[in-house]
Amino acid sequence: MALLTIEGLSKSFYLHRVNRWVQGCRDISFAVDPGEFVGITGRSGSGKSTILRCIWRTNLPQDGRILYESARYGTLDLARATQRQMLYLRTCELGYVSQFLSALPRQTAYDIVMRSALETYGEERRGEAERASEAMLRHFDIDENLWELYPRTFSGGEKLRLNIAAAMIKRPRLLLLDEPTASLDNASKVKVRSLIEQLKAEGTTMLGIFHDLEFMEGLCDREYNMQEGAMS
Ligand SMILES: Nc1ncnc2c1ncn2[C@@H]1O[C@H](COP(=O)(O)OP(=O)(O)OP(=O)(O)O)[C@@H](O)[C@H]1O
Repeated sequence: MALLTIEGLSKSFYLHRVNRWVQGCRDISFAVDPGEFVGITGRSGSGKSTILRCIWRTNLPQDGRILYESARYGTLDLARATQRQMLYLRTCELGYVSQFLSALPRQTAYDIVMRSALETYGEERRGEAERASEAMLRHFDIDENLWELYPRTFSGGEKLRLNIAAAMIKRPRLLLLDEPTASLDNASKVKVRSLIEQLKAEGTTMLGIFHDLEFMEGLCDREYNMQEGAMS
């Protein structure tokens, strides 16, 4: 059974200032099986991120269903799930990684992963959360000298690895990757590629957007191309 089944998903944005609608994505349907890595490509503005934001529910779709097999709720339509259910899923079942780091000011790299770990383990299992955070930072090759630093000054590759460590400590059942390689140089892209291969080998189900078709070569189990809001 698919972990995620998207049926007829459409999202447009109404722009009050110019009094017109902009198409995000229209009539999108596809499925992602457990352990699969599905890639979405397409030109800038074709609606790729809109799909991911509908799954993460920062966008509320106008039409369609996003059926997700939740460990806690069973089959759940993310287009209609409650805020409370979405909050739980974002904390415990879904992961979202982009090239941007969403960190609070004066939070060290270690704090970022630890905050994520505490959401899963809870305050009462702080010791376990600490051990898991350290293991995760090492697992994703983040130099111990960086742990107590603020990631503002990190390289693109280091920020991304930190993002992935913070997302993966929750062991998400579905990881969403929104152009994680967009601003990286070639050497960092190669590292990200091996990181994705590693996540795949560990059985993580992933849905990822990538600009760079060369980067995708041989990496995805399936690939969809977006054109002006529609999928082919
Ligand atoms: N919040 C929003 N308000 C208005 N328009 C939006 C909003 N979000 C997206 N859009 C519009 O929807 C269309 C699709 O945007 P989306 O971000 O999904 O494209 P994309 O394929 O991910 O682009 P890129 O590769 O450049 O990130 C674009 O025309 C964009 O301007």
